[in-house]
Amino acid sequence: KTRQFEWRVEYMHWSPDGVEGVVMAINGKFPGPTIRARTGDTISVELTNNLLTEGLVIHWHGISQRGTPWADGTASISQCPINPGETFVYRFIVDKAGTYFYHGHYGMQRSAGLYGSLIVELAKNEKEPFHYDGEFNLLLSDWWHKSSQDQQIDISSKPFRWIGEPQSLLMNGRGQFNCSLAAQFSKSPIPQCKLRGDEQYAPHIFHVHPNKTYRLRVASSTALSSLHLAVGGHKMVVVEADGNYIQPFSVENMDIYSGESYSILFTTDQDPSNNYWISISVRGREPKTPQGLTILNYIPNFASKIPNFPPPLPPLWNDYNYSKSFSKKIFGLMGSPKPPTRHDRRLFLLNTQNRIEGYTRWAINNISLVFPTTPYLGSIKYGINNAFDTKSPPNTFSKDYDIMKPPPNPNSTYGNGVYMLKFNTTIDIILQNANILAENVSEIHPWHFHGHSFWVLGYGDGNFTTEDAETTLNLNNPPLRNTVVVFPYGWTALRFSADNPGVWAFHCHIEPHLHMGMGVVFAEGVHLVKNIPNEALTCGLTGKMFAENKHK
Ligand SMILES: O=C1O[C@H]([C@@H](O)CO)C(O)=C1O
Repeated sequence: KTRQFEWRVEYMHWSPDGVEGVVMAINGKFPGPTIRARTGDTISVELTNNLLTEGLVIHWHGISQRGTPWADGTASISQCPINPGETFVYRFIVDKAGTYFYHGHYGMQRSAGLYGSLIVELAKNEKEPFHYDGEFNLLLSDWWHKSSQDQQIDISSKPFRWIGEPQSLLMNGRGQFNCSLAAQFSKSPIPQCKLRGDEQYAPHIFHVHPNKTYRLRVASSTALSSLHLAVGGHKMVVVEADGNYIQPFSVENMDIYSGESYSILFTTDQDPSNNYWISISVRGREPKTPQGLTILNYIPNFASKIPNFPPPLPPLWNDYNYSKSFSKKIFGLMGSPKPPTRHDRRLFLLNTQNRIEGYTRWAINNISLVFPTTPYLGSIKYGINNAFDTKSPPNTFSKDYDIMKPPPNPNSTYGNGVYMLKFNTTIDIILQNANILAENVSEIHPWHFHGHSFWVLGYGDGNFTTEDAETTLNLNNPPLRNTVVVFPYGWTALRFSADNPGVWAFHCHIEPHLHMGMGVVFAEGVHLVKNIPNEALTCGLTGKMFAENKHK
């Protein structure tokens, strides 16, 4: 079945948290419309750019784009940005059931609010390996009162200006800045929100019946924040991660990093005369942002009935052991695909914070990613060899690098080289975290891979060692994911099959960090890619190539 959509993207005035600003809207909606489809369906989105002066692309986060790498929606990689006034058709198959989302992938358009949910249900004849009576979508994001353009200029300026922590956290695009739903429990003086429910910033309330089981599909589109999620008083059973079934496990609360998605099941087995909090809080960075809140409404209570106990208290923001213990509970569901037992190539990717000519940048093995004008997919496919650095970026970094210290020489270089992967080989990646420019700080980075799921083979503290390589990697039941966190001063090991012809970004999903160069590009089997629509490539050197052919 083909599911057809016509979308126009434009800025509109909106109050996501009660303070008016501008958001990027799709067909006048913020967040954008939810797409629901079934496995095997074709999605066709005719996307018109109604922005006045900016290009546009949309990435379908978690969708493999097998056979349609030009529809991945990454500017400079899979396509040219869609110009104002122009329409581009994204047509692709959703081949795996799961909880996904979509978002802008040009400039800081995700920070501007360009995102929405994408839910792929099982085909009609298939059954989930768990039961539930109803389901909800919860799309999480963080929100700044400064515009995304201002933020983009700040981080690209000399001297560097950091965007700081968000003003509010949004659940399905809604948060409260000048008032709180839980004012009566707050230590700081903040007024109680008095809402009719039709305000743009009124919380999206979840209505449930007692003694039922619900599936909560959660995805995080945050620009910066790692989040901690709790459903007050309710246990949750985690059953899906990034569109992959996992071995179900039960927790009181959980972490979710930008770019991740989960399904959790909870049973409404609490006192039915009360309502309950659903809360999100910032983790891993010193929180300066109030908890995001909404209400789990037990029918037939009034939806406006404030729970008679305070919102869930998150663990300390820097209690990384707490976060690690959650990540380490995630295993692939028994019977799900296992990783190949051997790797053909192993890349060690060290991330550092650096300076280039006075600009603050992030680098991977001392190269800070900048995007070329011609999309890689086109320049590689058509053998245009002056479109980007043809020298491969380094496979590893110096064994002497002390990850516990700021870089001894913070200088770095810009680069746009590509890791060329031999088609159908097995690749390991060891993501190695390190200290930033300031002493005694190392930050969380959630890494997202386009076009693939990978197996998460393990996490560790300090430097990845040969002993880790031999003994600590889990080849037995690692979870498949498309996004994984690297903890401060730690490493994360993953494995994937380079079996999806195309060019694929692998990057930190923190939007300002990607902008500051924290990513790499992989290409595999590009010669096998057929029928790239010309409309994807009418810019840069591919655009020139088309123009010259026309005139001959
Ligand atoms: O990229 C970043 O820059 C700031 C800080 O390191 C320098 O101001 C920060 O917290 C980041 O995550």
